[in-house]
Amino acid sequence: MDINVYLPASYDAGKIHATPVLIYLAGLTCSPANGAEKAFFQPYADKYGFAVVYPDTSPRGAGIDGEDENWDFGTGAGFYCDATTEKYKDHYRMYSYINEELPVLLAEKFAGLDFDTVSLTGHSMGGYGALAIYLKNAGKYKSVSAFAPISNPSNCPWGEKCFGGYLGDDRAAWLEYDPTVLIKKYDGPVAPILIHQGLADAFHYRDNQLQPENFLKASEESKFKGKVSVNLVEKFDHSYFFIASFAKEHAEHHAKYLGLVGPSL
Ligand SMILES: N[C@@H](CCC(=O)N[C@@H](CSC=O)C(=O)NCC(=O)O)C(=O)O
Repeated sequence: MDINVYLPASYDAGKIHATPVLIYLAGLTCSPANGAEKAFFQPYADKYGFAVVYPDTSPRGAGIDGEDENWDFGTGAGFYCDATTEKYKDHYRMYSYINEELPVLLAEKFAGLDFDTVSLTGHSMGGYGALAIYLKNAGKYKSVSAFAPISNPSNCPWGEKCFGGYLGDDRAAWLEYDPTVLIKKYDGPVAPILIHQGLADAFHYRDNQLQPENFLKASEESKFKGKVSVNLVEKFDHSYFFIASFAKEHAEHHAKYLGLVGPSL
């Protein structure tokens, strides 16, 4: 697996555990390059002083029969869960990779990074991943945001395909990763959740893959009541132009909860 890491201008390897981290989880078909090249978090990382980690979206070349046959399952579509099906359980463990394995590996390599001060963001499949990982680990991450997230994956075609393939037919297992279910069970510290959704996004309005309204509704029955903002933005589709257009707001949001700006900013 590959990875991109952006170290801000203020990064100093000698200042042990001084630089907070924003993890950006990309969507279906993506590699670590998509976010690094097209989301444009880097100027804001420099401004506020956080690093940006861009992981891959699945194992690569695991050698599993059929893993390269679809763009929305297998390679490039690890779906940020730990597979339990016989075929995928040894390699497709993206939840543990992001939540446990990767921070340890990166902390060894970059001593200046502070993996106790981490926030999550992501796009589409990665937006779902960011929300799920945040909500499954109460208090571990400082904040979460998402761009056009797959908000209710146990209830949409992409989620049904990936959860079915990685977790099997027992839908109860799928719910353990579904942000719209997880938010109601969450019992930890609450930071406001920031979401942007384009009103010209065909994956939402044509294909019903995203459903941020379900997540918002569920949040009203949770500790996050009044703390989830779903910003519907006219004319934007699902592309990286959309992400780049609102990266500034998301960076500002995370900088605040990563402790990099005072409450007045
Ligand atoms: N190949 C597909 C489209 C795949 C696509 O749009 N992927 C999105 C993420 S979708 C949800 O996770 C993406 O970010 N693509 C990379 C990019 O740089 O735009 C098709 O043919 O429809």
